[in-house]
Amino acid sequence: MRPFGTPHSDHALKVLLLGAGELGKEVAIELQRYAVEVVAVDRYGDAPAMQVAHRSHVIDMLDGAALRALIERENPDLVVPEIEAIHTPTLMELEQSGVRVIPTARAAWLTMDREGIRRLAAEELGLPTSPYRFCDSEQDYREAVAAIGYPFVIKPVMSSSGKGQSVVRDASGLEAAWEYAQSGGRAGKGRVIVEGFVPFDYEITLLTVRHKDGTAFCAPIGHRQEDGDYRESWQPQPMSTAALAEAQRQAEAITRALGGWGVFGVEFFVKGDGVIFSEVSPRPHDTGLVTLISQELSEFALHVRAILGLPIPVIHQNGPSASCAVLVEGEGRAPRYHGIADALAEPDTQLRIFGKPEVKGRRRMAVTLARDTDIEAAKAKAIRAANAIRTEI
Ligand SMILES: Nc1ncnc2c1ncn2[C@@H]1O[C@H](COP(=O)(O)OP(=O)(O)OP(=O)(O)O)[C@@H](O)[C@H]1O
Ligand SMILES: NCC(=O)N[C@@H]1O[C@H](COP(=O)([O-])[O-])[C@@H](O)[C@H]1O
Ligand SMILES: [Mg+2]
Repeated sequence: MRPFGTPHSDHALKVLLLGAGELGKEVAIELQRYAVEVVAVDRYGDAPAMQVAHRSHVIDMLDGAALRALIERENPDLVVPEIEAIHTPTLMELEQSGVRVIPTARAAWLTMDREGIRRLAAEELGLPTSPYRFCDSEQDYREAVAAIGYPFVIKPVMSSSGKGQSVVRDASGLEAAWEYAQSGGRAGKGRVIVEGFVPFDYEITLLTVRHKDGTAFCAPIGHRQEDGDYRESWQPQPMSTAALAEAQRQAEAITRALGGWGVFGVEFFVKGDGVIFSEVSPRPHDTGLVTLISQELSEFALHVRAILGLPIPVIHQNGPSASCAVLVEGEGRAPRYHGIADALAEPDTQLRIFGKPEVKGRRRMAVTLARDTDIEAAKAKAIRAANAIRTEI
């Protein structure tokens, strides 16, 4: 990496963030600490990271021509994807002409939809996964269900935070799940994955950092999901030595195959000592928001260190901690938040309000963070803090 510079000068180190949500906001803040010039991009204005960036742009990131024009105009040192719904073939072309994409354009492309990453993990690397099939039509879907059986999970290939995802337990749910997968994804109608339901004891995100001196792991993060979206996460998740070693082995294999530098959120289902790979984000993970309180260097600080080619000699964990998502339901712009003082009344409690300008349906708008003597106490405290917040839209 060339010398660090001064924002708004001709030698500024410049990062273009593709996606400007709550995760990008924390990445932008960490970049600001090194006086990196931050340009935030998303599909709508006033997105969280735009509010702390030096500059922002609103474009359709699935439009290859628009994406290319913007990257060529801004000419950043690094392009940092923050969501998966990006026209990644354009990133691959630009990488050929010298643009640096985090962690790599190929990693962004393979993880932009569920098929690339699932085939790499299961078919090339031989990692254990749920049984799965990809389907383009309702006919394919019926055949997949006949092969995989109940219960199963259906997801649009391009979606996240559970959008368009359903668990189907019997034939009565078949039709509605197909319809929801067609309407709920981030890129409209199309291909879906049908996965056999994995009956796990618990699930984890293993934050894995590829940096200039090697690969480091954060303590495992446990989480609870509802409707495919995370509600609470905690760190450290207690695990057997064998299960942790196996998760680290698989995380090392999949992140090595993706390559590049940065934080990866590697998701696993765990049953006994058995570890099943679920998916990976080549960037900080929502369940990793807990590291804002549970680690001296959060996943966002670690991501920035790694992508800037800086050393990560140690990752300090601060003890049992938890996060709780604050979801808002309804329709309206510019919500107001009440009860913030109550939410922060207990010791070792923190809050991040993302500043999203609008709610339509259900949206994660904030997160509470708590530390305590054990995981259960930390979780209960984070939930109490979240429950103290009342939103008006
Ligand atoms: N095959 C499965 N068996 C059991 N549970 C599953 C399966 N697939 C998904 N889930 C449940 O749904 C959650 C969300 O699934 P997944 O991570 O694939 O969705 P996502 O939309 O990509 O989420 P995100 O982008 O927030 O990580 C999982 O964390 C898990 O709790
Ligand atoms: N599971 C992925 C995830 O949590 N991504 C985070 O949510 C934002 C989108 O939020 P929105 O849907 O409210 O705009 C993304 O920009 C990212 O920060
Ligand atoms: Mg997931």
